[in-house]
Amino acid sequence: MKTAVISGASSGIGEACARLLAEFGWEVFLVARRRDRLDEIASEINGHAIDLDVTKASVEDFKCVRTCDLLVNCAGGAFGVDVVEEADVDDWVKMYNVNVLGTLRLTQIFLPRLIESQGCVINITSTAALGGYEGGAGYCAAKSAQRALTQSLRLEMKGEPVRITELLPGMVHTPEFSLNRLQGDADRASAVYKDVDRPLTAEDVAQVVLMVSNLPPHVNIDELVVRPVAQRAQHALFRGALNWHDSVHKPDSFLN
Ligand SMILES: NC(=O)C1=CN([C@@H]2O[C@H](COP(=O)(O)OP(=O)(O)OC[C@H]3O[C@@H](n4cnc5c(N)ncnc54)[C@H](OP(=O)(O)O)[C@@H]3O)[C@@H](O)[C@H]2O)C=CC1
Ligand SMILES: O=CCS(=O)(=O)O
Repeated sequence: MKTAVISGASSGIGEACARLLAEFGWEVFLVARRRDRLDEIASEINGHAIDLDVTKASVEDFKCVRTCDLLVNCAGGAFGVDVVEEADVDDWVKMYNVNVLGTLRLTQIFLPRLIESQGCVINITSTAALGGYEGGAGYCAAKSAQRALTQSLRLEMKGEPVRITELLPGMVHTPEFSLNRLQGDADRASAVYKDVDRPLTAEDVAQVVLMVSNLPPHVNIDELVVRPVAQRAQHALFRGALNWHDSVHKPDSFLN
């Protein structure tokens, strides 16, 4: 049985990855801070909960994980939408810590096990890593740094049988991302997705994670941008109905 360690597994994309990988027979270790959420999900998928703050994680925290075939660095997020002129330095520190240093710590901890297993690292950055946008400087900076970490790591791992992938999602409608970014303001958070016809779901991103991790060990996807059809570019978000021919979403995995 292959083993996956997924950070940010208590909600959203990380949770969906944990559920889908478990469905496809992986043993899953779920990492995040909220023990109650982790326990609930872990018990449903026969996985293992490890509650910790990735910005403080150490090797000792993961003694129970003997082998690792896949590390998904998904813990992260955005805090605030302030313009540079008024940015809150504490928000920037929080974003750098979780998105960049959290990824760094878990990667350092698991690299020996991943090399041993000819495994795969998937870092969930964002299309925010591809360029700045108004009110996004702190998040874009953190995701750009996480992207740079991923690119350097891939080069440094030349000569090692380990795959390093950066997955850059565009708009994904998850229950907590925008709420956290907008300090719990539910109206503003739901306005982010207003009239967007089928933003990505966490499950869509999980399908991509499963696809990447299922490729043969010599096949490295360096980077992969995944956006909803309604979002052709960061600033080209279409709000309104799209003329879909299938009125009902087909839930079949594209791997089937
Ligand atoms: N939603 C979107 O539109 C997009 C999201 N992304 C990225 O995808 C990732 C997941 O986002 P999404 O699922 O939407 O958002 P969520 O807010 O649902 O997920 C964030 C996860 O990270 C965990 N987390 C946050 N801080 C820490 C920490 N210090 N230590 C351990 N775990 C932590 C949270 O759990 P807990 O609070 O229990 O610790 C939670 O499980 C993030 O990196 C985000 O930047 C990328 C592109 C688009
Ligand atoms: O990573 C999230 C996508 S966005 O909010 O930066 O567009």
